[in-house]
Amino acid sequence: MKVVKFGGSSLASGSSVEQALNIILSDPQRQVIVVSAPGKRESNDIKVTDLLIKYANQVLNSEDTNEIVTKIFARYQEIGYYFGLSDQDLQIIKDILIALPKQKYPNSDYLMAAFKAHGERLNARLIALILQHKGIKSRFLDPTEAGLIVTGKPNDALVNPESYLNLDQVKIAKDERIIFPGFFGITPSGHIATFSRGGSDITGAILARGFHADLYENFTDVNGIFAANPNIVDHPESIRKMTYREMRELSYAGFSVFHDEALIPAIHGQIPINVKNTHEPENPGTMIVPEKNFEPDNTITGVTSQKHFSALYLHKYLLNKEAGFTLRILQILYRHNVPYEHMPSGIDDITIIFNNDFLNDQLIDQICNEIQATINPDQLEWIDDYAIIMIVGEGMKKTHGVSRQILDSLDEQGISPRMINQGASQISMMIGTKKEKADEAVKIIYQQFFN
Ligand SMILES: Nc1ncnc2c1ncn2[C@@H]1O[C@H](COP(=O)(O)OP(=O)(O)O)[C@@H](O)[C@H]1O
Ligand SMILES: N[C@@H](CC(=O)OP(=O)(O)O)C(=O)O
Repeated sequence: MKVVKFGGSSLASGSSVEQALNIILSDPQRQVIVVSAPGKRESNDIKVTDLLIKYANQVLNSEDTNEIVTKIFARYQEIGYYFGLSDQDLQIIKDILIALPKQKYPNSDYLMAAFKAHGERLNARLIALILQHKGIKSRFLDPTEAGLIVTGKPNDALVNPESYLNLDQVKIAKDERIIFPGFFGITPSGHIATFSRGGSDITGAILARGFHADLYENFTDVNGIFAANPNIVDHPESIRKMTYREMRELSYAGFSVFHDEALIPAIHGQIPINVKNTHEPENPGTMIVPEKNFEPDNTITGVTSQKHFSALYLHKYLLNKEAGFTLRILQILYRHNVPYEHMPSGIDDITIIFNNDFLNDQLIDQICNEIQATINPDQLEWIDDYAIIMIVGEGMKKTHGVSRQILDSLDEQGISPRMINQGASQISMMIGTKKEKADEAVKIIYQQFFN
């Protein structure tokens, strides 16, 4: 049995849903179908999830919601009409959408999560209706009924292990298709909580593990995972195969096509993942597989960049002899609930790299003040303009001179790294640059290894 996930880009209009349905029906093993909310039909369009966020904010601000509800419903109506569904068939979707503000939510975070989740919840209902209308045996299965339990924050939840016991009890008839909404689960008290954005990939992986699937197929709008972001490098090569850990490093570091957290259930279940193109299903796409016996095709598998970082640089002589130096810094960060991304250090220097999502100006000042007072460094510098380039490849372990090749090629183009970090993982190398140089660095490294 296969679990198949279709991203919002594959379900944005009637014609793309038709392509998705053809894919499902062409293989009887494709029994469990995870759907995202309708995505963008063209680059200026708005994803249904973002329309729902607007709807939730209007409700929270007691504003008029007629226009946004009509806009959201129109997205489902367009798809329903394409398949000949009537207004009466679609009434249930409208009713649920209109009733959302009337439900009880513990607080505004839960309200936001429930509104967001309805992008996928209504889409799964719609697709089950379409299949039933076509006379195909199919069932809409909700996380509540399946027991997909989550804990953590309402808009950044984590799967609870109990879910796997519950999913094991779900009976699937041999000839039926299950249509399951991605992106959310149910908290122990029965409320909706979503995963982080892009989280339908996580639902697909949870179901693949929970239902012991032979394969998790993840359908998107491109021919698998490219070796670099196609918005930076023109027509990058598709990666034919890669390991779980390569994908985890690359997705965490910017390959938004597949969610980094979705690798974990697949790894635990040792389920291979195939990222494929809904618009070109015959293309083999990318296989993501276990590390055991893996033979890489290239020295590096992918290169990516992220620009939402800042860094704190500290210099102090004899730092290496001072026991508890990093502990005291970490205690300050812990008190302010600020995680750090990386902490490369030298004999007298340390750089702490932060994700800007966890910071604001007040926090930066407080952290710097406390570090200055507690640690008394000789030099303290806050660097706003920080990007990280990540180069990943199982092939890097066995090949000599990869770092030199990378650094030489950057140097030839006048890019001098602010930080180099290699060692924590044998299959990756991290380079800090100025934000304005990040895309150029990705292009240079890509050309060095792929052209
Ligand atoms: N390395 C990469 N490989 C493939 N696609 C990438 C990569 N980096 C960024 N992308 C972008 O990710 C998009 C697909 O991700 P997303 O829009 O989240 O898909 P979906 O809606 O199917 O979940 C692609 O259209 C592509 O522009
Ligand atoms: N619809 C949600 C969850 C998701 O996974 O979407 P997509 O499969 O289109 O990336 C979002 O936009 O974040």
